Amino acid sequence: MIDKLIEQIIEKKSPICVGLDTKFDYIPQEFLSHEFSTDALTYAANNIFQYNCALVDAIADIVPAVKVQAAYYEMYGCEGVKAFRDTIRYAKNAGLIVIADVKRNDIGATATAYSSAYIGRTKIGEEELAVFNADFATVNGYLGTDGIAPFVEDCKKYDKGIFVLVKTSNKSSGEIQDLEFEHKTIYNRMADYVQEWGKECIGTYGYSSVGAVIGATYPQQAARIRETHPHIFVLIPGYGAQGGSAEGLLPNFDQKGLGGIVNNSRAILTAYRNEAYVKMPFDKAAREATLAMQRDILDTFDKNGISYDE
Ligand SMILES: O=c1ccn([C@@H]2O[C@H](COP(=O)(O)O)[C@@H](O)[C@H]2O)c(=O)[nH]1
Repeated sequence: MIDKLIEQIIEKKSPICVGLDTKFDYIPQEFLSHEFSTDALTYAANNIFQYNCALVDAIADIVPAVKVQAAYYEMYGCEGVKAFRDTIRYAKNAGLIVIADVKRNDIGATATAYSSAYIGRTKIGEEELAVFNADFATVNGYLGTDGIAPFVEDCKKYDKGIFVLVKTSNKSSGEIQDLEFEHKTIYNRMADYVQEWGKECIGTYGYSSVGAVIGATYPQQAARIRETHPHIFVLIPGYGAQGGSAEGLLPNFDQKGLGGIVNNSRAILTAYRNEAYVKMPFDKAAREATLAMQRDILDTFDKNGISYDE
């Protein structure tokens, strides 16, 4: 799966992933449906799905992937989860690669069930069903190898990928992840595990389908990880609303502009509230904000001798 993602990044010259963290409150009044005959959760979930469809239509030709954050669907109950599933389907049908941001893990048996749900298959009698059928899922590796192995198996079996939390973008991530043990930080040790877990999933560009999550807010840590983990492909959240800059993304990337994909959720979803795009409909504003992000990254690449052109 990593090769498919990389090919789309190269084709679109866009190492960008739009985050569909769609809250009902983000939807502009004028876009809301006038169909009130359903209960409140169904109403919210239906509108969220319609909003996502319009956003996907607006950005599908300029980005390779979307990241669908499960929390913003679970908060609307069963109907929200249905919108999550339908959003994944819609985005895949539009040709996008879909990352299910679910951060799952548990003991091996339960991790197997989670993996079946998001990237594997659920068996019912003779039938094997791809339930959410995302291309990638985010996972939490802090339970150790037995909790990750089922996901890695499904990566190999169904040509899928995972991103394992290594150095998260949030303010308090250092409380545990930066602790040192035997002269190595916890996040660096986790990166060692990610490289080991993914060694049989390395694609033609030298990156593994078993990747890492490293926040854009921690460029120095990203540089340290990259020094000794050349095969790890990185999902990079934290650009935009969390303050990560294009300069700060550089340690993740090689000279060909490969090695990572940068997520941006709120700043794109709610771009229509930004002064720069204020007169635009939300989907046009989201497209313009995505193009501005692409220009920012490509200009920074250019200044640092990084290019998608051979
Ligand atoms: O370390 C992490 C891991 C995941 N995330 C997720 O990415 C997006 C970021 O949203 P923005 O609106 O662009 O800040 C969100 O879904 C987080 O849950 C992260 O931010 N940091």
